[in-house]
Amino acid sequence: MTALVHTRADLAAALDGAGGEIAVVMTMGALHEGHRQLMRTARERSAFVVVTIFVNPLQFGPNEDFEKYPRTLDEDLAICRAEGVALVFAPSRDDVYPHGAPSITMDPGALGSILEGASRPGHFSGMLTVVEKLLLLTRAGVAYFGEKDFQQLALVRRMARDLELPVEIAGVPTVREIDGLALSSRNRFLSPDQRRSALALSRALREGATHTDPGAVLAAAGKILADEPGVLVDYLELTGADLGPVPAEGPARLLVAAKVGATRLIDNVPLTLHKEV
Ligand SMILES: Nc1ncnc2c1ncn2[C@@H]1O[C@H](COP(=O)(O)OP(=O)(O)OP(=O)(O)O)[C@@H](O)[C@H]1O
Ligand SMILES: CC(C)(CO)[C@@H](O)C(=O)[O-]
Ligand code: BAL
Repeated sequence: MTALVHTRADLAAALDGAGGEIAVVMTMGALHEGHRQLMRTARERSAFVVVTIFVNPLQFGPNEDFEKYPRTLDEDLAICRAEGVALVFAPSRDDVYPHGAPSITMDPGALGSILEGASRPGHFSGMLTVVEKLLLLTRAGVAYFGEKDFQQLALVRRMARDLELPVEIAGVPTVREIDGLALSSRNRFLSPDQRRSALALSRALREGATHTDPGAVLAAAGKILADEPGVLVDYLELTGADLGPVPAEGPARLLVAAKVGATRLIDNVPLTLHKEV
C-alpha cells in the first residue's frame, strides 16, 4: 500500500509509523525508468521508501521551464505503487516554504559555480535548500540521487559532509534508453527529429570515453557534437572524477550540456585517463 500525503503534518504522522530506517528518493515528478531504478535500489535496502514529488521554484531561473515542467501526479503514483514505495510526499509550495521564499539559503560554494552552476545562476543554492529541507522533513537515513545529475549528487554529498547531516547519500548510475539517450523528464518535450539530434550527446560521451588522452577525449566528443546541427552545446568539459582538476591519469568525468530546440539536456560518463608512453 502506497500512501499519498500533501502536508507536512500528514507526512509526520505517516513517518511515525515507519519503524526502521527511512530511505528517500527526491524527484520533481514525471517519473520514468531512471526514477524507478532509484526506487528499486532504495527498496533493496529499506522497507520504508519515501518518494518526494515537488517542482521546486527556488531552483529555476526566471527564464527557465518552471511553468511548463511536466506535472503527472496520477501516473507518478501508479509507478510508486508498482515499485513498492511506502509513502509519496507531494507538497504544495506553501508546505515546503510556509514562511514564503526563505531568507536563509544554502551556498553551494566553488563546486556550485562551475558547469551547471555557471549556466544556471542560483540553481544549486535553490536545489540544496530544498534537499536539506526534504531530508529533515522525511527523516531520511539514506537518500538516493542519480548520476545523471552528477554535479547535483556531488554537491548534496558535500553538503551532508560539511554540515554533518545524519544521512547517507547514495549515487545510482545513469539509466539510458537502448540507443543511449539518458532518461530525463524533459525528453518528453523532444520531437522525433529533436530526439534523433539529442542522441549526439550520449554518442559524443561514449566516443570521447574510448580515448585516454584529455585532448583526444575532447576532440572526439566535440567533433560528434559539432557535426549535429540540431544541438547547441552549452559546455563539454573533462574533469576529475570528483569534478576537480583533470588528473594526469586515473578516473575522470566527461560532462555535456546542450540545448536541443528549446529543451536543455545534460549527460555525463566516467572514463579513465592514461599517460602516453
Ligand atoms: N536517467 C537517469 N538515471 C538515473 N537517475 C536519474 C535519471 N534521470 C533522473 N534521475 C535522478 O532522479 C532524481 C530526480 O530527478 P528529476 O526529477 O529532476 O528527473 P530528471 O529526469 O532529471 O528531470 P529533468 O528532466 O528535470 O532533468 C535525481 O536524483 C536524478 O539524478
Ligand atoms: C533533487 C531535486 C528533487 C530537488 O528539487 C531535483 O533537483 C531533482 O529532481 O533532481
Ligand atoms: N534534474 C535536476 C533538476 C533541474 O533540472 O532543475
